[in-house]
Amino acid sequence: MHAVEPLLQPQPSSPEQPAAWLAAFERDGLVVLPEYLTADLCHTLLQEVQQQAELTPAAIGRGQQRQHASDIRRDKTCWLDGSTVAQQRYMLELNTILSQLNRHFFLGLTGYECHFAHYQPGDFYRTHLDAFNRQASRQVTSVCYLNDVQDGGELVLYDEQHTELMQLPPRAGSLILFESSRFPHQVLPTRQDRFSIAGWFRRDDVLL
Ligand SMILES: O=C(O)CCC(=O)C(=O)O
Ligand SMILES: [Fe+2]
Repeated sequence: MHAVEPLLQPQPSSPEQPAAWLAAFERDGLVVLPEYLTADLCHTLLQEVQQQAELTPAAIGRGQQRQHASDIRRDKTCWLDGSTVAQQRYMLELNTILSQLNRHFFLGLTGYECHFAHYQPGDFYRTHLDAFNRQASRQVTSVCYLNDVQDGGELVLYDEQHTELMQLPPRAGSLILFESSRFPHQVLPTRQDRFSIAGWFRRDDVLL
């Protein structure tokens, strides 16, 4: 299976021109936005994750089922806390996307959470779903790549019948969005350091 071409041409991340990606997302439930981040912002976020001392082995499952499972995933992660200008800018951009998703699809999204992820050579994340049904709090997944990976580390997406849809080699600044409960996916073993920000648009019941 060879890598597919990006689905859309580069787009400015301004909220004034949302139409093309929203139409693609509506049709396919996923969309790839190459060069979504400016080179500047991408570079600063990359430096921040490279300097992070707090990256810890990622866990799987929630609550009592939560466990480290190095046979399933090997990345190290750290939640963005908005403590730098670059992180604030990133979260602002993604919150603009949240508003657009709500306005166009009435998703009722209530928040966005995201973490830096570092896959070192040999690291991978086996096939999984980010949410187990449409009622789960994680509704839409975002992955934004902070560096080019030339050797391994592709994101592979499957449809609901587990037919492979695409292999996406990480490219600095590109963003992918997909419905969290719909697309099984995996990260193939990387042979280079691979840095990204993975995030989830959530719909949580809010007590009014
Ligand atoms: O980094 C990627 O391409 C995907 C990561 C992922 O699937 C996850 O963190 O749930
Ligand atoms: Fe995932």
